[in-house]
Amino acid sequence: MSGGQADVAGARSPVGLRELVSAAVEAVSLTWRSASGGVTGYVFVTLAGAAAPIVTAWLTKSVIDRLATSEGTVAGLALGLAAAGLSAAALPGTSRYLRAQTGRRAGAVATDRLFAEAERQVGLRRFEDPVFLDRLRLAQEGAGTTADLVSGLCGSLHGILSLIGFVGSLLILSPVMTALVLLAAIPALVAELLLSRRRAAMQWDTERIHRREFFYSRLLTGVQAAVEIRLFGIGAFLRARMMTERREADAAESRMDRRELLTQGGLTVLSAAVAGAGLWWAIMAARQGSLSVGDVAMFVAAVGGVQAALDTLVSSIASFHQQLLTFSHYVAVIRAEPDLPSVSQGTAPVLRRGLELRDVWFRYDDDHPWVLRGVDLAIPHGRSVALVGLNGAGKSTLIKLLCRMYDPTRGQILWDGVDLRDIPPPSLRERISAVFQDHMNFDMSAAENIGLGDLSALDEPARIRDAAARAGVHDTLSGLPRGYDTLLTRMFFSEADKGDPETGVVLSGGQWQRLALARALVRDGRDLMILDEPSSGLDPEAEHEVHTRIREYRQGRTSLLISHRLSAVRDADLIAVLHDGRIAELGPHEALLSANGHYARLFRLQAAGYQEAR
Ligand SMILES: Nc1ncnc2c1ncn2[C@@H]1O[C@H](COP(=O)(O)OP(=O)(O)OP(=O)(O)O)[C@@H](O)[C@H]1O
Repeated sequence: MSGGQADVAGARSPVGLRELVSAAVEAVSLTWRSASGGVTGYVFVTLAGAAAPIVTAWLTKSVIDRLATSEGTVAGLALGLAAAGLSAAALPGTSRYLRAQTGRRAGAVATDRLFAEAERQVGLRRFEDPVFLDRLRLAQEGAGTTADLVSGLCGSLHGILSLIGFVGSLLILSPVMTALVLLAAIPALVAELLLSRRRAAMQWDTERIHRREFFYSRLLTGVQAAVEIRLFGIGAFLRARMMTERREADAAESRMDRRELLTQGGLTVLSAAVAGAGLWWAIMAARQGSLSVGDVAMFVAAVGGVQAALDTLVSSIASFHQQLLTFSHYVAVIRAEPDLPSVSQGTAPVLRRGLELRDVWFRYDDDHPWVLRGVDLAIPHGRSVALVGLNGAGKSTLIKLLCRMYDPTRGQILWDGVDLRDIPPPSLRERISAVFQDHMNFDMSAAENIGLGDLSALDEPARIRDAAARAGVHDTLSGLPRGYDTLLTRMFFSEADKGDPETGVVLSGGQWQRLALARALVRDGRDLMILDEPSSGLDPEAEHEVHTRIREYRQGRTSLLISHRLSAVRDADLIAVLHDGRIAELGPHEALLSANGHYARLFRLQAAGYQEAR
């Protein structure tokens, strides 16, 4: 496992204070950078929102006292009260609007950054690591909560300001009562923090359950598995599995909700008891004449205000804490070390001598068996090399190592004498074109499916048509309802198809394979062409045609072809047989036949199959 793995694998360890502070700083700076105007407005509205009830309480007290003593005018105070009421009514809506705007902007910036950072993982290891995948999902959730974090902070600010205002007011009337109300808030704060920590842990634990549930739901609703699900009658079976996952997650969430309900219920009773006792004391004091009627009104407002402020404060801190825990996954992903140590300077040299694998050993993980056990192989420049071997021999693995999706566990791969580890991966990949065995079928238009092989070709229809023609798929594509612009999916419509949703088409497996070949061919002029089973799904005629073209293409070019169809590899300059993790045989077709080894046996076996059929 590469060195950078540890930070992600340690995801179960509790998030420490340092990580929380660092996540908070990241959230605030990200939100500020993406929507400074919205944040400023939001803070201003928050401050005004905190001041309004305090001003209202003092104005009310003064009005009541003046009415009770018939001293002074109340018109100014009444106007003030009306203004305070008006702003109290207008502020929540404004605040919601600013929050939503800020949220959208910050969320978009955070999501873009998250995906850019995920792309920085140049190899495949992270995407095969379930811990990283769980973290990535939570990070996506975290990316959407940046503004919630800022609003949590503002909520806390609101709570603190209201608290200061009301505590000050309450202190004037009763220091004892003030202390009592404040003390009652301490258990609430501690309980809420513990609850939010527990909720974050529960969220982490249920993440893999949700991922499995999502996997089943996608199977059940996607077209890819639909035929087998129906034919084998496994829909109910898969649905039951999906629902089991769902129920497990629901049960964990319900347990958490019950715990919250009980804790918060207990805390509410405590607050109500303190408020009741305070009110009783205030009424008694007013009876004895030590408090005025206005004082009682002020007292009631202050106790309510302090409790509401404490409530806001406690729940803001708790939700801020919980969001911070989720956001810490975002921070962990964007700061994760790249899965492969890679240099950023330099470029891959133009291939003149060729590639060389020197004593390459590889296994997918420390506890996996060795796939390659000391492969020595030279792919000379300008020569076509074929790689053959039984299923699971490690042919595709070797190709992934050549493209540097992984690094060899031991040994070296040299590109014109330079270790692949000393070449920036994007520069290396710039020089390679490939058709992969498990190629992608993009739910996009035909032209895009080809043009993705070289983005500069997207604006050059002639290049796309030429590649399609060389892959033998031009006639098929030009016969589609919208030609090359036809969407190769029934999943969604293109803008142009809005009025005619019938134009999306589904290609056959062999047609898709030709398209993958066209995608590789549009990437002209690269130093190395990799062809991993480029014709396995083609009919015999098409296979013959494609191989004839590939043979022409490979003439004088550096290429590596993998195929189980040995008739297709016999023309290669060199054929390498991968067996038991090593290159067991190497040479041209005739030489390998004479050597009477694995290759000769496989070739004769396959040839005999065709002979028998005559
Ligand atoms: N991502 C992976 N993680 C763990 N093991 C893997 C992974 N990919 C492949 N393997 C294992 O590595 C071995 C070699 O697989 P590979 O796909 O390279 O074989 P192959 O020669 O291309 O086979 P085929 O002819 O069937 O395509 C197999 O035992 C396979 O189970």
